[in-house]
Amino acid sequence: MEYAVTTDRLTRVFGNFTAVDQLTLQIKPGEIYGFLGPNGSGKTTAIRMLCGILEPTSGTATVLGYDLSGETEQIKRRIGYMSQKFSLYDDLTAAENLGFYAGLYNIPRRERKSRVQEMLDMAGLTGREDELVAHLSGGWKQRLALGCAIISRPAIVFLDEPTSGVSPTSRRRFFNIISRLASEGTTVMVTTHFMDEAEYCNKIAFISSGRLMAVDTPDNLKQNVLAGCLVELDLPNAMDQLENIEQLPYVKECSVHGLLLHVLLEDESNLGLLEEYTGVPAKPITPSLEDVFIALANKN
Ligand SMILES: Nc1ncnc2c1ncn2[C@@H]1O[C@H](COP(=O)(O)OP(=O)(O)OP(=O)(O)O)[C@@H](O)[C@H]1O
Repeated sequence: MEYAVTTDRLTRVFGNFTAVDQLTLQIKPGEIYGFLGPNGSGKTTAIRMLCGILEPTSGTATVLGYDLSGETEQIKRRIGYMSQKFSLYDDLTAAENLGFYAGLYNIPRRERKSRVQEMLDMAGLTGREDELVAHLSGGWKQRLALGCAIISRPAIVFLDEPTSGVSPTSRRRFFNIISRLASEGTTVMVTTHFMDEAEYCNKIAFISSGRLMAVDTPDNLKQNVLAGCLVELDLPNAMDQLENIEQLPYVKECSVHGLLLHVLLEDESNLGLLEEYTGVPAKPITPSLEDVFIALANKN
């Protein structure tokens, strides 16, 4: 199979609002494919279509070689899906939740115990298997939800903002597990608002207002998306200056990054003008994914 997922002009309309607009993409087996975009840009809608739980309005798609029109049952049986609200049962223990999903996926009874143990190990939950989910903290619940989503060893797993609301350490740990899964051949499609997580992805697709704005490796996006020269300014009262700098004719974009300002100039020759205007040095920098994200979101 050349691609784990293909879509061709996949579209979903709600009333007269187009949530996903002619989305065309390909995901290779074993890839960690990041899906980035502002709130409401259509990421969840696209994933719900690919999981076979929301019907497209038009366009086509295949998941693991099965067609979204007419083969959704085959697709549902072969994928893992972790939604924004982890579908866990609070009044069951960690092991019972896994056992429940093992049954749901029709894993043969004789294999269930070892599969549950495998997921507990993967999620680092050994020793906590008998705790009620209600008593587990966010990071544990998140890894348990991942265990439930992949207990059937799906060839592809769709993760919709799996790390919202968990600590940085848990997020790091979660992505280490994701990287391991992918290195073993599982395809991972994941939405996130965290740029450090996006760095783990082999490919990033950026969508805005339902439309695909760019797709590439994180490095290529950083090198190619921003046309112009990006500089960093250490300016006192950066916030107060933002609007004035944005108005300058040679400035394409200006945004705050911690205490610093990032300014995208038309080209390098404007550097001196900016320094003269602000009175502080303008240091050319390599764009971060956040810079790319802001530039693409503003394009629409
Ligand atoms: N069932 C629905 N009926 C009407 N509108 C909907 C429905 N589902 C989603 N939408 C709208 O479609 C748009 C895209 O929503 P979606 O949840 O796909 O975005 P998202 O990129 O996942 O956002 P977020 O990052 O906030 O999760 C939003 O404006 C949303 O209100």
